[in-house]
Amino acid sequence: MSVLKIYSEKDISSFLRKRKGETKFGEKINFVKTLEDLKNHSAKYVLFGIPEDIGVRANYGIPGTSKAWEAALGSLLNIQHNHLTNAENVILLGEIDCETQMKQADNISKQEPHAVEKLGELVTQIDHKVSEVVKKVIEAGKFPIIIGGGHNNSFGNLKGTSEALKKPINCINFDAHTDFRALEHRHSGNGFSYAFEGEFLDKYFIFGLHRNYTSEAVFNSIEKNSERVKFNLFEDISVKQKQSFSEAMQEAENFCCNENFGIELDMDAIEMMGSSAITPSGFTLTEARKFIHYFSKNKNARYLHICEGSPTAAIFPNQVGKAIGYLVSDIVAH
Ligand SMILES: N=CN[C@@H](CCC(=O)O)C(=O)O
Repeated sequence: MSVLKIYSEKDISSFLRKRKGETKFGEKINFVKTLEDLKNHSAKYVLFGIPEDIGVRANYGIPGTSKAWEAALGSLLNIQHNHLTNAENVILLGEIDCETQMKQADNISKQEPHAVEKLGELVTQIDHKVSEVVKKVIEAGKFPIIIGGGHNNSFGNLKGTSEALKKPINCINFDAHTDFRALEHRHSGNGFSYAFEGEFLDKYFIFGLHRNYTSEAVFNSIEKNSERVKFNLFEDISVKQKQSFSEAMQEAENFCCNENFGIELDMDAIEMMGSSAITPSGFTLTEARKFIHYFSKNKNARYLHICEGSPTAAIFPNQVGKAIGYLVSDIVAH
């Protein structure tokens, strides 16, 4: 089973729009030939994509997240290389090989019996690949920046990081949804509940949860695990203004950032952002950027996952890749 397609300069040449007198980010980014080479490289950040939308389909959602990675590359590789953007500190690893699973998913008709369970089995196969790659990147002492894909991939990120560090890790999730749904077949709505059950996830904070899209059953499950699972509501931060954005970030930081933690950012929390569950009411992209900037500076941060972006769902499709470019540069730039 092919796990990872490792990129070389040749693989990205069609994305690069070179211009005389300027140097683009993609002209200064680094490559490796094998995962083993990561250990000997001085760059801190390891960027890779997960071009799949099987988890979203298995969660009764609209396909399209498989296109976010190429959109991200198209934007990120063409931002300027200058003394601030710091491309030298990034290794462009490549992409999780989702080709076989994506082809098999296309052959599963929505109407056939057990369609979502069959999609869930494919999600499990991708989980293995993601966790294996994340584990190796963390073991090499690097900081993975992962571009999804659906939020199902939170499971592989948490499992891989936890296995590399040999203990469960915490997580902060910027999201309209908990993705703490029932432990049925695997899909984009239960990555965190599966990681919690598997003891890869210790403390979990959902930042800016939308009350309208959280079932009473999920609220009850959070209540039952209140020592380890906590949230604040988008409505309390941005509508009722009970707490400021900064206070909300501090609340999350106090809960889960004193130990190793992962940063998850679901693009469906950003208002009108092209995503599988696009929302007319949510945080601004600038607030998402503040969130990434704030949490990535914490010494216990171990990875960043930006997911659920879907260019085809967007009113302005080319803005999805550009938004991801901003979010990635917020962690990498000086
Ligand atoms: N990762 C997204 N999970 C959401 C999807 C919501 C939607 O498609 O409307 C969830 O399961 O609630």
